[in-house]
Amino acid sequence: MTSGVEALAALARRPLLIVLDYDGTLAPIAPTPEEAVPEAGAREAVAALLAGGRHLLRVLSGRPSAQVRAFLGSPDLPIVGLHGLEWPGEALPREHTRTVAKLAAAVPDFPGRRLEDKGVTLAVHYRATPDDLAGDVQARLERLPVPEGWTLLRGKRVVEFRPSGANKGTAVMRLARDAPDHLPVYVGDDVTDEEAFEVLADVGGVTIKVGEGETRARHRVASPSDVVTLLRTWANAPSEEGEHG
Ligand SMILES: O=P(O)(O)OC[C@H]1O[C@H](O[C@H]2O[C@H](CO)[C@@H](O)[C@H](O)[C@H]2O)[C@H](O)[C@@H](O)[C@@H]1O
Repeated sequence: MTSGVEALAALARRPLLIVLDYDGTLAPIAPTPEEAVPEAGAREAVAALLAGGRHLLRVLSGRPSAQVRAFLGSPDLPIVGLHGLEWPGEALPREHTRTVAKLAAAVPDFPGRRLEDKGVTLAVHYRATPDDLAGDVQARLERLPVPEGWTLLRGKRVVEFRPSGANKGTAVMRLARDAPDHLPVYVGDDVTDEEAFEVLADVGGVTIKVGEGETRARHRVASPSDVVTLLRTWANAPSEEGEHG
C-alpha cells in the first residue's frame, strides 16, 4: 500500500482510463445529498483532463447521472450512474418501479429517515439520525427482507436496495474493456467502490482509496482535496515521450 499523491504522479506517463466515484471522492461527504458540492478545483481539474485528450475520464456513481452532471458540469464527461445500472445513451431498466415502491412502503419510520427513490434502486439514508440511535437503525434496516434478485448495499450512513448483477465491479470492467489501450485507474471512498477495487486488482488496474478504513485498494490518498491535486498533476504530466498533454 502506498500513501499520498506523489507516489501516484508518475502513472500519467502512460495513457490512463481514470474512473472516479463522486461522493467522498470528488466531493466531501455532506449532511444531505443536495449539499455535496464538488471539492474546490474539482470541476476545473475534470475539465482540464477532458481538454487534454491524452487520458480518458469517467465518473461511476451511485447517484443518477443527471445529479452528478449538475454538480460537475463538463457536458462531454461520460457518467455511469446508479452503481452501473445507468449508461450514457442507454434506456434505464423500468421493470423495477413496483419493487422500489414496495420496498419504500416496508421501511420503518425512524428519526432522521430519508428515502431516496431513484426509480430502479431505493436508498435509505440515516445521516440525520442521532448518533446514539444510528447503530440500531442500521441493524433494523439490514434485517429488512431483500427481494429475490436484489442486493442490499451498505454505504456511508445509508443502505440501498439494488437489483443484483450490475455493480461498480461489472461497470468498471466494461469501461476497461472499451479502452484497452489505457491503464485503468479507479478512485473511490466507500464500500461499493470495493467491488471495483477487487476486479481491477485482478486485471492489473490501479486502485486508490480515498480516506481511512479497510480496503482492497493498493494505494490511498487522504481526501477529495488530494484527489483534485492528483487530477491536476495528471492533467499536467509529461507523456512517456517527454511531451506535455
Ligand atoms: O457512488 P457515489 O458517487 O459515492 O454515491 C454514493 C451515494 O452518495 C450519496 O450519499 C452519500 O453522500 C451524501 C452527500 O455527501 C451523504 O449525505 C450520504 O450520507 C452518503 O450516503 C447519494 O445520496 C446516494 O444516492 C449515493 O448512492
